[in-house]
Amino acid sequence: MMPTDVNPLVCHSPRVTVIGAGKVGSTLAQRIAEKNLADVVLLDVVQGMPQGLALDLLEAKGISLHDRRISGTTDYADTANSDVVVITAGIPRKPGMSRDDLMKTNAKIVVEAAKKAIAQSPQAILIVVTNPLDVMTYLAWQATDLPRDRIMGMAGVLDSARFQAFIAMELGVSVMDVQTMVLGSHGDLMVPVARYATVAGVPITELMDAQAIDRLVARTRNGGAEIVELMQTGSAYFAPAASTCLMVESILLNQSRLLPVAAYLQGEYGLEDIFIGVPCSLSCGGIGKVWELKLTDTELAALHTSAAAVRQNVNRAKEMLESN
Ligand SMILES: NC(=O)C1=CN([C@@H]2O[C@H](COP(=O)(O)OP(=O)(O)OC[C@H]3O[C@@H](n4cnc5c(N)ncnc54)[C@H](O)[C@@H]3O)[C@@H](O)[C@H]2O)C=CC1
Ligand SMILES: O=C([O-])CC(=O)C(=O)O
Repeated sequence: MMPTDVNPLVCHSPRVTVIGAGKVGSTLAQRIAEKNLADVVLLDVVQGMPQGLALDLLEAKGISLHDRRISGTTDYADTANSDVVVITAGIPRKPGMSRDDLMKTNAKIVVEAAKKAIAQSPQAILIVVTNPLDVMTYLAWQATDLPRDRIMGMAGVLDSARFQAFIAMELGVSVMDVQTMVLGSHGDLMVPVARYATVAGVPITELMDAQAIDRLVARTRNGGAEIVELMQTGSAYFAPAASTCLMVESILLNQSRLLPVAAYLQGEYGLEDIFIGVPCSLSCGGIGKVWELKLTDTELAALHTSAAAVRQNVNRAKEMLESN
């Protein structure tokens, strides 16, 4: 018998839709369910694939010990009333390609996915993962007209995690004691801010020489490509899925984690009408606040150079979409 006096607050089970059930999407779905954060709907264009993955994840529930509902679909109607939508749909790069080479194919996919998903879940918070990240997030925002607190891109968390891992390996310390902040675009022009990287509160500038820092910064900038070259068949997905999950968690648990995300800027850092990686606090409403860190002239110039490249690519992407 159905209860007649259901308390919607108690009975609301958060729901996350992941669009694109490929490497990043399916790994993210697994993390969200196994961390017991939300029910998950996996959507893909390939009939049977998201349904099969959802069934596979569901059959592991008794072992991973959670009771989250997991479903797979090709129909956006099944994603209705999601609290968070994550777009991972699109092609990954192959060796020798830059993320920008994915723009033409992925622009159409992301625009369509964003429109259809938000039509079903107008109150959702949208996180874009598809590359080239900063450009795709801008296009998704244009396609949906979401307020800026409810749309963002995932990249800075991943780039910061890589920088964090490389610093820990270099110094032979626990990664848990390392804090990093990578700003700017998700590409060769990203801005790992060495001054704000610390080990147990000690700036890394006190712990290693400038040459070592430059080497780790360069490896961070090349982090995605390093994995693409090694794998030969696609790009990274464990760390990207973990990074996206951290953002989803901060939103669903209203944690206000201070994380670098691609956010829409309206004058912060002297930048306007652009999505680019900056520190933001993420809570149940999405982006609670864009934090303006004090940057040196060199760091700010690097952020502006990064933004100029994103802006150029946004204009190219808009032209591509218009000419189709
Ligand atoms: N922002 C970041 O830091 C990162 C971004 N990425 C990007 O994420 C994207 C996905 O990467 P992977 O999962 O490794 O690729 P993948 O090829 O494993 O999965 C992509 C999935 O998207 C699906 N898809 C294609 N068109 C679709 C549509 N119109 N609607 C729904 N689904 C559609 C495909 O069928 C496929 O299952 C790539 O663009 C990649 O570059 C990957 C890692 C990190
Ligand atoms: O490198 C790629 O194409 C995928 C990605 O964005 C990353 O791993 O950082």
